[in-house]
Amino acid sequence: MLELKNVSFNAESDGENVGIIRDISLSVDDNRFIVITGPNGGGKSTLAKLIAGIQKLSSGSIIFDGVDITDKNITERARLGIGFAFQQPVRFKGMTVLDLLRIASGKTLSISEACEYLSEVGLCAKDYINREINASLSGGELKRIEIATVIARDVKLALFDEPEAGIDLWSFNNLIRIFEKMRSDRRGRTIIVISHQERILNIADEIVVISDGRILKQGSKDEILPEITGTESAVNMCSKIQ
Ligand SMILES: Nc1ncnc2c1ncn2[C@@H]1O[C@H](COP(=O)(O)OP(=O)(O)OP(=O)(O)O)[C@@H](O)[C@H]1O
Repeated sequence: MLELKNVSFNAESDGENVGIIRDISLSVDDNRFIVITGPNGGGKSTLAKLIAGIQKLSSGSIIFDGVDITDKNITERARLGIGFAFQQPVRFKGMTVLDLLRIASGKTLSISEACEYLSEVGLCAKDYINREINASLSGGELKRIEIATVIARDVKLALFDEPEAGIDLWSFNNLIRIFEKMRSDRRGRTIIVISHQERILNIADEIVVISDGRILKQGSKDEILPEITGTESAVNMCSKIQ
């Protein structure tokens, strides 16, 4: 279980100390698929970074599986089973997809195991396993490889920040399938996705709407989705219900 207790994050902006995250308390049970949404600049990415340990809290605490992780760094949190999917995988010259999956899994991964992870994200393993991670891979391919590394790490909590950003409709349709599969095959894993996309909101167990650094709404998909969707995108509707 993940528990945020009175979490705040302040930052300097134009010489002023502003509240980016303001006193957020949130409990996420195991085995849940949570989507965090809300208007641009509301604080969603910052919240994900606070959970992953990329940013340090100004006040409050974060408890993960009964352990206070507030003062633990990103590596320590990763060891406890928290995985954060970056917009793009980290690139090192000469590193292949197989190398990256082996590093992510933290164990001696056989080629067939690595291929299984690639298949899970819809990539034909034999075409990709020995490819170097460089600019020759498309945005959609990179995104799927990044998701495969999170699956390979077998994390207890997987955080995805706007996985749909920068990919075409075809890749987006594949991405939805990957998330639907992750949802049906959670094996105790909790998945938190930050997204504006109605199709991703639609597979959530629970939706949390963040606006102006606070939780504006929170509840089951059936409760929240009708309030924030309609003819316009969720993000616009979220702005209207402030
Ligand atoms: N370290 C920082 N210093 C100053 N301002 C920051 C810092 N981090 C975030 N902000 C500001 O806090 C606000 C929230 O940013 P954040 O990226 O968390 O929003 P978001 O909800 O993820 O937005 P989007 O939907 O556009 O991705 C923004 O106005 C951003 O400019």
